[in-house]
Formats: sequence, structure tokens, C-alpha cells
Amino acid sequence: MEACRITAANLACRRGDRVLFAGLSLELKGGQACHVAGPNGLGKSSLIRLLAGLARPFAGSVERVGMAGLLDERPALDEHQPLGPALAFWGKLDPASVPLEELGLADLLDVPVRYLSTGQRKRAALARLIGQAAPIWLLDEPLNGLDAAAVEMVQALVARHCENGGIALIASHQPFAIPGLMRLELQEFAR
Ligand SMILES: Nc1ncnc2c1ncn2[C@@H]1O[C@H](COP(=O)(O)OP(=O)(O)OP(=O)(O)O)[C@@H](O)[C@H]1O
Repeated sequence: MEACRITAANLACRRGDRVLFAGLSLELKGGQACHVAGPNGLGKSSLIRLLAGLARPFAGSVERVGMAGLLDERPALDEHQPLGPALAFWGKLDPASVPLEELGLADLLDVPVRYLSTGQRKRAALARLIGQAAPIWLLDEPLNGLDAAAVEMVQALVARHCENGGIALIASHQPFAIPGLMRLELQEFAR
């Protein structure tokens, strides 16, 4: 995997007229994973958006070396197509193949994307993430809606990504368990 790094320096985030957090610095290099923890509404998703470059920090800076792939509630798939063709559209553009069996998607390829359950949508979103082969994974609540077996599967996927030299940043109020996982309590930077 290509060399990767993500660095946030003295980051502050404002949504509306509220500063959510300030003074947050972190650096992750290839092979490292960090769990950003904190209760609802503290700014975990907002931090992910700053790190992904989808929002501008109120203060501080973000530097990424290597492409970032974002996993959130929206799988970026055509809602009107069955899952198979919707994934195949991206499959023509994406560099990596997707392990449909491992993701539990192999039997769902003829189901329209809009009919997928919450957990199935999350699995589909994971398929898109894997297809992109981005070295930096930014995962916003990756376990939401997943059953126990799927939770194990996602943790194994993330652990493997890091073993292969990737970075994972996991924003979640749920526990996440992989070897060597660092932890950042967003509460410590809350305003
Ligand atoms: N566009 C916006 N304008 C103003 N405030 C916003 C906007 N988007 C989010 N917020 C507020 O910013 C705060 C942080 O939201 P965010 O989604 O980042 O929190 P979170 O920690 O990810 O929460 P959860 O655990 O519930 O997903 C919340 O109070 C939310 O209402």
C-alpha cells in the first residue's frame, strides 16, 4: 500500500454559531488506527468531515498524504438500481475488487438499493470503501445497524487494512476492538 499519513494540527470546529471543539491535534501513520469516542452531538462526524476535507476547520489545519475513503450513512449508490448493477457502475472505475461473499452481499445483488436494510446498506457502503482502495479510512459509526457477526467482520476488515499499512480513524460511541487501537476522547477538546 502507498505511504500514508494524516495530521491534524490545533484543529477547531464550528457548526452554526457554536465552537464544538478546539485545540485537537493528532497524527496517524500507516498501520495505525484510532477510535474517536464521545457522546452524541459532540462533533465526531464533524471531525471526520474536517479530516476528509469536506469542511473547512474554524482554526488549525489538516494534512493528508494518500487518498482518504469515507464511510458514513450514505453508500453513494444509485438508489433506483439493484445492488449488483449499482456496485458494477463503480467497479468499472474503482481499482480494487470487492469481497461480496465476505461482506454478505452476494445474495442481495438483485435487490434495489433503496430496499436494503440498515445493516445491508452499511455492508454496501463498506463495499464501496474497499473498492476505492484508499489508504486512509475515515469511518463514521461503522458498526451502526450491524448484527454481532457483521461487527466481527468489520473489525477484522479494519484490522487487516491496518496490517496492510493503511490508516483507520473510527468515530463511534460504540466499542471497537482491534489490536493496537488508539483512543481519542473528543470530550477533552469540547467547548
Ligand atoms: N450544518 C449544521 N449547522 C449547525 N449545527 C450543526 C450542523 N450540523 C451539525 N450540527 C451540530 O453540530 C453538533 C455535532 O454534530 P455531529 O454530527 O458532528 O456530532 P456527533 O458527535 O457525530 O453525533 P452523533 O454521535 O449523534 O452522530 C450537533 O450539536 C449538531 O446539531
